[in-house]
Amino acid sequence: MAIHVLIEEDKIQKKVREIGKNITDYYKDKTDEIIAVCVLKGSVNYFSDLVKNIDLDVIYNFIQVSSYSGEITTGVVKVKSWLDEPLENKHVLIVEDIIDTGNTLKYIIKYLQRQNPLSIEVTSIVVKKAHEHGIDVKFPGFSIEDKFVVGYGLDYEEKYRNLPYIGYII
Ligand SMILES: O=P(O)(O)OC[C@H]1O[C@H](OP(=O)(O)OP(=O)(O)O)[C@H](O)[C@@H]1O
Ligand code: HPA
Repeated sequence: MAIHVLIEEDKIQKKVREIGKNITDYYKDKTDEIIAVCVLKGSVNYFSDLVKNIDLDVIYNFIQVSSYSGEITTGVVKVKSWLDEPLENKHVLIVEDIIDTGNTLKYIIKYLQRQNPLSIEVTSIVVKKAHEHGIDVKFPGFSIEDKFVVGYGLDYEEKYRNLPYIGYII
């Protein structure tokens, strides 16, 4: 299988630096500490690059959910592991690799809200344009067409996550 490169590594890294700066600027008058929630597995590459570009105290938290089988969403979000710290009175930033149908994020936001955080914002390195998910993505990366993409954390059947760029299989 070959991969067609859609977003090159240096473009991703430049975008991550910009988003990190926007996040720092957005929070710096509100708080000096945020809880960044990495949505495993796909967000691990973006999360790890992003936090290095945020000039605040960033407390890490990890959740693992999954709903895809190959290129198809099952529509059912399975929780494999969940938060290990309370979010009450904290500013929470959810870090996603991709928002496609929006099902995963809607599910996560619904459950995080129950913990009464001060705020919940979202960043995602890729957002697909096709779906009207209605989620306010405060810190978006790249807006892409409705094609199944891999790389930079994104997988097809668990492969291609370690590619440094984002592309699609041809
Ligand atoms: O907007 P949606 O249509 O819900 O799709 C987005 C979600 O799908 C992927 O996760 P996946 O279920 O493949 O698990 P993974 O992160 O372990 O690959 C991706 O990492 C997002 O969390
Ligand atoms: O396009 C995609 N690629 C990989 N994982 C995904 N999960 C939702 N959409 C995608």
